[in-house]
Amino acid sequence: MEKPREWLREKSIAKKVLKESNVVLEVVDARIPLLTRNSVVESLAKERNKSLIVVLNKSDLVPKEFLEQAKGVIEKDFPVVMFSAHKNIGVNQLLEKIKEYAKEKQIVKVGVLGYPNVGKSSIINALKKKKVATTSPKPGMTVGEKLIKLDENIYLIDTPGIITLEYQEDLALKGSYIPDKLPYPADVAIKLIEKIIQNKKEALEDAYKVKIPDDPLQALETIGKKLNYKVSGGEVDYDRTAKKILWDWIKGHIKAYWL
Ligand SMILES: Nc1nc2c(ncn2[C@@H]2O[C@H](COP(=O)(O)OP(=O)(O)OP(=O)(O)O)[C@@H](O)[C@H]2O)c(=O)[nH]1
Repeated sequence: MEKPREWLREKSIAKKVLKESNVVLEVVDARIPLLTRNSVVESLAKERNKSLIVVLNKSDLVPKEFLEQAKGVIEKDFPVVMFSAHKNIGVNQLLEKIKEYAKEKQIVKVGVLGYPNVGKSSIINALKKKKVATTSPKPGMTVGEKLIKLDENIYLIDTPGIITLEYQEDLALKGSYIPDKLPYPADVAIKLIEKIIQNKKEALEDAYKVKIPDDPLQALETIGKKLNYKVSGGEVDYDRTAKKILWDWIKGHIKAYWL
């Protein structure tokens, strides 16, 4: 499947941001913390001896025990801060961690990296306590790079999402690809449904108020029927149903999570 051409520059952006920054915030989605870690960013940071802090954002969407579990796993490699840009959780803790590094330097530049839509701009706004970066549920909305002054000697670098030349389907599962641009949204929705059924089937049942069968394709059909998304002739409109599910996942309306 074709890779998104506009994102092919991503590795060079990651390298540039890493080169310019003293501290790197790797932002991950707390619902799928391991899936949204990026091995390229992590290994580049290690190679270049940059301090990296993993920010578990959207922590408001998962239970505390799950967060602790995810933190425990990631902390084996990097320090972790639990964060919610929406609920202002973790702001002071993250600022303190950044300031620890700032003590040793005159000017500290903080690179903010992560897949599209994990909440990089929202985190910048939460740290700055002001809307300085544009946020949107549409993945890929941050274009170009911006330098944002946090205080006298700390600057944040806002970047477009960083991805690793992944297939659209894999990105879409992470909520990092616009569902409407997918050539086969039903394929991706089925994969997502499969993951959710394995980990937290009730999340689908709660979101669509319907009993979900164990088979992912049947589950897609069940949801389409419940939504009354039909094509002429009365069959379920699978593509429309799939896009709706993928958008609901992006927007946090389906309360599932897994390691
Ligand atoms: N529930 C919840 N949603 C969040 C949180 N932080 C961000 N979001 C939502 O996630 C979506 C993406 O946030 P952005 O800050 O635009 O993400 P980004 O990583 O800068 O996105 P790109 O510009 O695509 O790289 C938006 O709809 C935000 O409202 C959070 O802590 N909790």
